[in-house]
Amino acid sequence: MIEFEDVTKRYPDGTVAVDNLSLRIPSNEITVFVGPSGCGKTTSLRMINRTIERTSGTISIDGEDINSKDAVTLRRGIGYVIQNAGLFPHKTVVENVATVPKLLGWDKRKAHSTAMELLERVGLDLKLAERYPAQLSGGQQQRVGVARALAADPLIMLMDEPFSAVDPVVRDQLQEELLRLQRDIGKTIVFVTHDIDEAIKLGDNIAVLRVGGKLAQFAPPSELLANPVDDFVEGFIGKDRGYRALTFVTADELPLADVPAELTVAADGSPVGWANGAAKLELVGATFQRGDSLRAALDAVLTSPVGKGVCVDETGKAVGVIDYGALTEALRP
Ligand SMILES: Nc1ncnc2c1ncn2[C@@H]1O[C@H](COP(=O)(O)OP(=O)(O)OP(=O)(O)O)[C@@H](O)[C@H]1O
Repeated sequence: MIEFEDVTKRYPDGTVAVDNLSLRIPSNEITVFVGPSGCGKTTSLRMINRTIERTSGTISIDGEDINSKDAVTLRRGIGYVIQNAGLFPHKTVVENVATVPKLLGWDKRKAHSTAMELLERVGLDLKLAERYPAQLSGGQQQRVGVARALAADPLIMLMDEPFSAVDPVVRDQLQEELLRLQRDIGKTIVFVTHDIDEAIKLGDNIAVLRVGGKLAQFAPPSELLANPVDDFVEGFIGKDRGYRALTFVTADELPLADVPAELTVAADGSPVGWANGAAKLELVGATFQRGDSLRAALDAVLTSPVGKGVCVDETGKAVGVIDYGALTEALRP
């Protein structure tokens, strides 16, 4: 656990970037700092690896004050990923990733093979390993940045807007990859973003900060969406929070109706289309499964030509349908 106790950062010009912040960041989970520009997210993050020194208060990792060891030793145990990856331009991709292991005194061959394994793990095509960073796309560079941060197998990873500079499609892929990776590695990740959608997607916990580095709310995303503590948090989450909250409820309990005769299915039971009059068949639209979210079920209803969402099992066989009326009834709190 990383614990902030009454932490304040006052810059030399008098700016109070973080004011009396107290917060407990659980181990082996993703905690996201989110908030408007200038609210002190980056300052808070960088105080953890002491690239910014706090003015007062205490930060501890698993009960040990981070000031009890020297800053360089502390930083070697903490991975750090920033926007635009911050790679060394004159080192190849694999050399970038092997940098910290080499600093730690690993032999060259082991550092190299570990770097290659990590590049594979973050989903980089290994043909790119001998290229220089400038010869990679932004998304590929970010993957290398994540691999480099993981190279010394740190318990903690700090990520400062790592995916902000890439286009939305690549960003989405990088987010998915990070979640997949985290399922394997279970690091304590502290992630800074100004994007509430990114926070909701990635965070096990979200710390919403207001300007002055004051904690407005600390909660899992579902709790934040269901019970924002005040107008500031509610405004920051956005007006469509009810719709977003559907992501956190599964379709397990939805009352499905039997598959009706108008739904044409193939020999294997998968839905083909809705019969509409004579011989005309309209395509089904999106389908959902029991384990999916209510958001997926709503999407299936909204994209259906007849207002009925088709639920399928894991083999793709249609097992039931739900119409708009039954769905909205089920959505009522
Ligand atoms: N070196 C510095 N000297 C003086 N003030 C600073 C310094 N660095 C940051 N600040 C100020 O501290 C406040 C918090 O900055 P910080 O970068 O932590 O915010 P942030 O939430 O990460 O912002 P953004 O989302 O825009 O990156 C801001 O008012 C900023 O202008």
